[in-house]
Amino acid sequence: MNKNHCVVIAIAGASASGKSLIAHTICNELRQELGTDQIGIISEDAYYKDQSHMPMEERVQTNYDHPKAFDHQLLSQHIKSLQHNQSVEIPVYSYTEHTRTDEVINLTPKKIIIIEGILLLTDSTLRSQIDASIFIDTPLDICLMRRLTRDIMERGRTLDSVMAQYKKTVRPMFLQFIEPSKQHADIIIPRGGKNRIATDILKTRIKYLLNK
Ligand SMILES: Nc1ncnc2c1ncn2[C@@H]1O[C@H](COP(=O)(O)OP(=O)(O)O)[C@@H](O)[C@H]1O
Ligand SMILES: Nc1ccn([C@@H]2O[C@H](COP(=O)(O)O)[C@@H](O)[C@H]2O)c(=O)n1
Repeated sequence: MNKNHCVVIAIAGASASGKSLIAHTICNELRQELGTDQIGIISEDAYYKDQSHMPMEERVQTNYDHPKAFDHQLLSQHIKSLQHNQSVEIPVYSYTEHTRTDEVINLTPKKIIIIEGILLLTDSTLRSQIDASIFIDTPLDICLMRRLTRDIMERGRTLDSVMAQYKKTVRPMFLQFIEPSKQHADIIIPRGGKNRIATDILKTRIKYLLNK
């Protein structure tokens, strides 16, 4: 298999730090400006392990902020396929069911692939496949406020469940795994998804890569 010039950009950082917002802002603005469909986005969350064999009471107990919760091997295989010009079928994850759905999304090869997720930079195999890595460095209290709103509005959670999960796993795993993975980033972006200067710098770099 011949490797083509698919550039893989990783955006990591705490939950609700703004990873998804910055990835989609860059992608949408470049699609509008350049009329190109040569940029694809993959969320690490799509690679949470399937738990359909487990009862719901067990699924809610899973530590979703530990690297073991993810099938990073499948993500790595998919990156490899895209880099070799092959389409992949990305799982569709349900935060309310805490498992994969029966659906998949077909992603065709792109010139630029942006992957966003909390634990991307903790995995040495993934790191070796990534061409540029970005860490969104938003203060944890801001992330918690954003997560509370998002999880209650969009992920079917209660205030109490978000707070309990934050205390039990989200914060400790951030300190144990995510924060130390910042050392592997090429660029650290303060504040998050609405940092306009950082967004423009990344767009400029991606435009350069698209024209290469
Ligand atoms: N700079 C920002 N200012 C205000 N709200 C933001 C900002 N960045 C992200 N958000 C909001 O916070 C929530 C989490 O952002 P998101 O990009 O989904 O985070 P992540 O992908 O890191 O989990 C979303 O509702 C998003 O719209
Ligand atoms: N069933 C699940 C799966 C994941 N989570 C939380 O999602 C966070 C990662 O996604 P972001 O979009 O916020 O980066 C992670 O912190 C998990 O705790 C969940 O609550 N339930």
